Amino acid sequence: MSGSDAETYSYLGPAGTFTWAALGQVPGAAGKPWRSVNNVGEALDDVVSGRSVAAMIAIENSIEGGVSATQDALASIPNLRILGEYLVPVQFVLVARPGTALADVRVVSAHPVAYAQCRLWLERALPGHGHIPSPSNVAAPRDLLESDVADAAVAPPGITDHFPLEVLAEGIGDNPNAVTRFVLVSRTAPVPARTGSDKTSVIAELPSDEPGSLLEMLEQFATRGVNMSLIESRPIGDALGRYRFVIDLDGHILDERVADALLGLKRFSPNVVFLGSYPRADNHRIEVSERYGDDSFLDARDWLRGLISGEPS
Ligand SMILES: O=C(O)C(=O)C[C@]1(C(=O)O)C=C[C@@H](O)C=C1
Repeated sequence: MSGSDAETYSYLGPAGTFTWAALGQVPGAAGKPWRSVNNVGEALDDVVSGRSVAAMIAIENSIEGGVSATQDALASIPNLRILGEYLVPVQFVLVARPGTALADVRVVSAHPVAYAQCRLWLERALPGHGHIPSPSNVAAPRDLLESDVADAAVAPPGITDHFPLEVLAEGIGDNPNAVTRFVLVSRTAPVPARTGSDKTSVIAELPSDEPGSLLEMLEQFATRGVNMSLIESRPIGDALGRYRFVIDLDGHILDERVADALLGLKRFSPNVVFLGSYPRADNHRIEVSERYGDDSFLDARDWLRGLISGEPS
């Protein structure tokens, strides 16, 4: 690995994508080399191989839910860590080569997650149109200038500053408040310090064929007062009906209640992937009742030690 590779950040490009905007929020990435890649797999491959120090990847959209390619890659590639999360509001425009009218559009090129977020508008405005999937929201409009397989493309606002295209319609997203959550991922690294507004991400499998095992997994968190802000299932892929769970917890691995819940999860689950504890993008402070605060866990442990050593209880 050369010195400059160790400073490179990978992102889904070209410049102007929402992923690029998310990377722009990372103070440490300013002034460092950025590498544009074509998909999440390539971005994480850069991290694993050491070609890049970190990669920005989309993980969740407020309309479409979890980005499955990202969740599956994080579950299967070992030794990755999430360093931080970043939120980007996502709005879309429809663009075309100059001279194209909305009535001329038969085929629309779009990133699949972007297409899903504009589906209602597209069905209404362009009934019967075809969809060509594109690697990103900037690749779609850029490729309109290189090939005529699509008549129009879904793109981020401001795209016409970069390419000689015309806007056919603005605000085509079905939900004007849509937000995508991105995570910055590196190779395994020590967890950052607690901020009091933290999130912990894990992926866990259930022991197979045991009744009540999902409930038992959820109890690991419930009995320690740990709130889950996300739980989604994804197929493991080895047989029908086998799923893993992608889970975000309120709190940091250095919070006693979270650490205790993770120990319970580790004892219970045949496969736990710890993805990291990192500051929340919304700065929301996690409040827990006294019963689940650090002191409560430490006092209980002291009490146990005292019992063992024969102190009066
Ligand atoms: O194409 C882009 O602009 C991206 O950054 C990718 C991506 C995604 O992968 O979900 C990001 C945000 C939008 O929700 C749609 C597409």
